[in-house]
Amino acid sequence: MSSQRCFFITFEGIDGAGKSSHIDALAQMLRQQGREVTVTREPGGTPLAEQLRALLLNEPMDALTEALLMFAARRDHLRRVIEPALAQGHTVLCDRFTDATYAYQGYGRGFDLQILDTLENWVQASDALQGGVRQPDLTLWFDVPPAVAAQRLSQARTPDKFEAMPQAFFARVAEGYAERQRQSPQRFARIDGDLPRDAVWQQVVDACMAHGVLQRSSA
Ligand SMILES: Nc1ncnc2c1ncn2[C@@H]1O[C@H](COP(=O)(O)OP(=O)(O)O)[C@@H](O)[C@H]1O
Ligand SMILES: Cc1cn([C@H]2C[C@H](O)[C@@H](COP(=O)(O)OP(=O)(O)O)O2)c(=O)[nH]c1=O
Repeated sequence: MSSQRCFFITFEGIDGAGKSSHIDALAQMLRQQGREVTVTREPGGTPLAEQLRALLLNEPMDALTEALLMFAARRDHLRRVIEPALAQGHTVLCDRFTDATYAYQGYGRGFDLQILDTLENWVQASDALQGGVRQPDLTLWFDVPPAVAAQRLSQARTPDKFEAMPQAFFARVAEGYAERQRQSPQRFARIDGDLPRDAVWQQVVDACMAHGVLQRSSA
């Protein structure tokens, strides 16, 4: 087990914000600094949650069903992957977590935010925290204008159910992320994603240093 403090770090942003390529790069840098790292994603990260992901990304459903399945996948993921990895001293890098549910199901689809609060408190109750609610230590929020993200995605891949939503949906999702940042400013690091990739990466490194995740020497 590592003697260093381990961190639970999440990556967030609207589709096409450009977060994906930085997750593996950060994992590599952390490993070079001697950390054990678990890289995972939501929805997904366990066999059951990956099956739920396939449904969530492809099947039409109402917003309550969507929120419940997101949290069901999250519960399995927390119990089987995230909590055990943190207990072993790993730093966990997770591509999306509950901020995405607030942003997409809450702000994007207009689902009741108080019900999301209740689900968050139930699902993220952690034995390791004596029943306290597990939250990320750091959330890297890749903020890009919806028009920029749409332009990137149009050149990148066939859209899934969420990626096919109109720009107005992503404007609401972006507002959801901004609101979550206002509620937890210490946990969030806003990354300006509308810059060349190297400049985005430098902000990721700076934010990780500022939160004590990366050490200054080898970054
Ligand atoms: N800083 C950037 N500038 C321009 N294009 C980018 C940048 N970062 C990522 N991209 C491109 O945008 C698309 C979406 O990036 P991706 O990392 O898959 O986004 P996300 O995981 O946030 O949805 C990809 O084609 C990727 O190559
Ligand atoms: C975790 C989560 C994801 N999502 C959506 C956002 C994304 O459109 C989709 C999958 O996320 P993601 O894996 O980030 O997709 P990609 O790698 O293609 O960018 O699921 C929600 O709507 N709610 C959630 O709680």
